[in-house]
This record gives sequence, C-alpha cells and structure tokens, in this order.
Amino acid sequence: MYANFSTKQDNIPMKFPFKFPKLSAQQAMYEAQKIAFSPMTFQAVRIAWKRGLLQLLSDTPEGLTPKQVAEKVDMRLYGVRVVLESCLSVGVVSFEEEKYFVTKTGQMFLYDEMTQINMNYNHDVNYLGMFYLEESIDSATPVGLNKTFGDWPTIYPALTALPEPAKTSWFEFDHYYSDNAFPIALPHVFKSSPKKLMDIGGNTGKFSMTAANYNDDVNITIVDLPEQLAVAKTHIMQAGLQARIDTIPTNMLDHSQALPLGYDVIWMSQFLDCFGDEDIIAILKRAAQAMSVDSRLFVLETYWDNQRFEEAAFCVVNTSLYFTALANGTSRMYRLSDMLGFMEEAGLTVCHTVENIGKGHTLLEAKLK
Ligand SMILES: C[S@@+](CC[C@H](N)C(=O)[O-])C[C@H]1O[C@@H](n2cnc3c(N)ncnc32)[C@H](O)[C@@H]1O
Repeated sequence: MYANFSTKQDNIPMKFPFKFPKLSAQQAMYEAQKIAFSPMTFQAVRIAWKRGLLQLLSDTPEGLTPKQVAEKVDMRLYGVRVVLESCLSVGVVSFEEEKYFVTKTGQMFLYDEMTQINMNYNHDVNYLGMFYLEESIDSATPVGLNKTFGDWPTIYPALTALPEPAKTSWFEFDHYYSDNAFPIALPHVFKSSPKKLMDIGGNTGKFSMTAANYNDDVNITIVDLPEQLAVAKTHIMQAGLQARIDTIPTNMLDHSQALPLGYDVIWMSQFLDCFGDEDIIAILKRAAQAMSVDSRLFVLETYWDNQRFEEAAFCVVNTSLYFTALANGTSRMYRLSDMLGFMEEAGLTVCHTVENIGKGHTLLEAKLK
C-alpha cells in the first residue's frame, strides 16, 4: 500500500532477515554452544578491547605470544591467556606458531563506532538487568531496571539520573542511531515549509536544534518528560535558540491530555518504540486529533524487517529485549507492517515513505485519512 509512494535512498532491495542455510547436526550443536557461552565470550572480548590487548595486537602485525602481551599490557599472564583463548574461540584473534594476531572481526572493536557503542550499551546499561528478562516478561514491568538502577516506573524519568557509565552509554546509543538520520530526514520534513513543528519525545533537543538551524522561519515545541526537558532547555539556551524552541512537559502515557493544536508538522523520532501497541494507537489518535487536513505527522523508526543489512536487523530485533527488561516491560522494536496497522487504527494514512535513512531508519509521512 505504501510502496507506490516509496523513496529509497538507493536501489538495493530490502530482504526479510534471518533466513539461515540448513546445518548438519554437528554444525547446529556448535551454533547452540556459541549461544550458551555468549555471556562469557562477550565479557572476554570486551576486556581484550578495553584493556588494550586488541590494540596491541593490531599495532603488532608480526604477532605476539601471551607472555609478550602480558609484558606490554597491565594484566597478569593468566588473564591474558584466558581472555585471548576465549577471543580465539569467537574469531576475534587468530593463533599461529604460538603467536596471537588480531582478525578483521577483532578490528571492528577497535575501529567500528557502531560495534563500540553497542558493546558499551550492552555492558553498561543492559548486562546485569538482562538476568531479569523472564521476570520482566511475566510482570510486564522492567524488573531489570528496578534491580540494577532503582525503583523507577520506566527508564525514561531515570535517564538523566543514571549512574555513569550507564548514562553516557545510553545517550551515545540513542544519539548514534538517530543523529545520522536527521540531516537526511530534514528536507522531507520541510518540503511544505512548516511554520510550527511539535517534536514529541524530543529528548535533549538534538533534532529540534538541528531543525531550527536548518530553517530560520520555524518555531518548535518539544514535548517530553520534565526530566529530559530540563536538559533540553539548557542546550537550547546555550545555542541561543530559546526564542524559537519552547517546551511542554507532558507524560504521553496520560491519554486524557490533549496535544496542542495548530502545528503544521508533528515529529516523532525513535519515540513510538517506547510504548506497547495500545499506547501507540492512543498516542497516534491524540496526534490525529491535533492535526488539520494540511498537517503532517512524520515518524522516524528502525524496523527490524526493513533493513538493508542483516547485522542491522540483528541489532534492532535484539534491542527489543532492552525494552522488556530495562526500559518498560511492554514495548519493542516493531515491524513496518505493525506501524502501518497502528496508523490505520488511529485514522491516519501514510502518504510517503523514505527508506534506508541513516543507520537503517524508515521515515513515514502520514496525514489524516
Ligand atoms: C529513545 S528516546 C528518542 C529521543 C529522540 N527523539 C531521538 O530520536 O533520539 C525516547 C524519548 O521519548 C521520551 N519518552 C518516553 N516515555 C515518555 C512519556 N511517557 N512521555 C513523554 N515522553 C516520553 C523519552 O524521555 C525520550 O526522550
């Protein structure tokens, strides 16, 4: 239904991810063991990266024995051995003639920003809380959040109060994915020269400030929880944009609160994935009530079944588990067809779709049906 209006950033077709070749029983057994031991290998690789073992091997193309590594990094020989042997088992280093070498996979931890951001996010935000995934599923509450970071209803009011390094890792994860998408989305958002834009879930103001600098005529209102808006206000003041960007503290889960009228564009980036199905439909209905026939709603999201690259689909689909155990116990990363169904139920119709934005985002432009 949306395909007729679709703009792809390139011509590479999307394909449904996770179709694996048939394995022999022995291969399947090996794959299963990789999963069974994945918390151990995750930590071993993280330590090899953080404590400089991978960098040292990368700087030494002729390779190093464990003893030579131990002499150059601040770790006892025992630790070097167990960490590198585990890294060897997952192809992060190779081993020939008693010497270790970093592999191409190992280089990713040193030089690929996405890998680094995902590792920090999974260690600093998710790792301990994930132990409570099952309880979070059964109770529909973020038990992992409560056990590791305190008694919050969801992670959102807690964000600015998270201890370091969890706070930095959360914001780096969030911003890494959306920052790349904003410059590509802006020409689509501004093609109708909107004068008033509402950024719902605007967080620390990154999109709103980018949009205000992109177009001199637009006035913007950020709607978010008070804790985020306090940080956003500081950023807006520092950028001297307070005359054009204001804020309305709102709990978007209170569906009795109507959204203000008169906005040409409503923008929601990586926002609706913070809610379960029923709340998304209720929020979209409130957006629809605030829209005129000429207003447009733009929704920027990553859908796990709408990715060019399988590794991106892997990251997106597994981010759902963070939502379960840490964020709120109810939301997830959606399929594109899920979101189209929510729009439909809320009385909205998608009139334009832009795929392959930034790190795998899809931009939906919707209007009243
Ligand atoms: C994943 S962040 C996305 C931030 C930003 N739009 C971006 O694209 O990077 C989700 C935002 O939604 C806000 N949010 C979550 N639950 C909310 C609620 N119940 N009411 C208002 N805002 C909420 C959070 O505070 C956060 O700023």
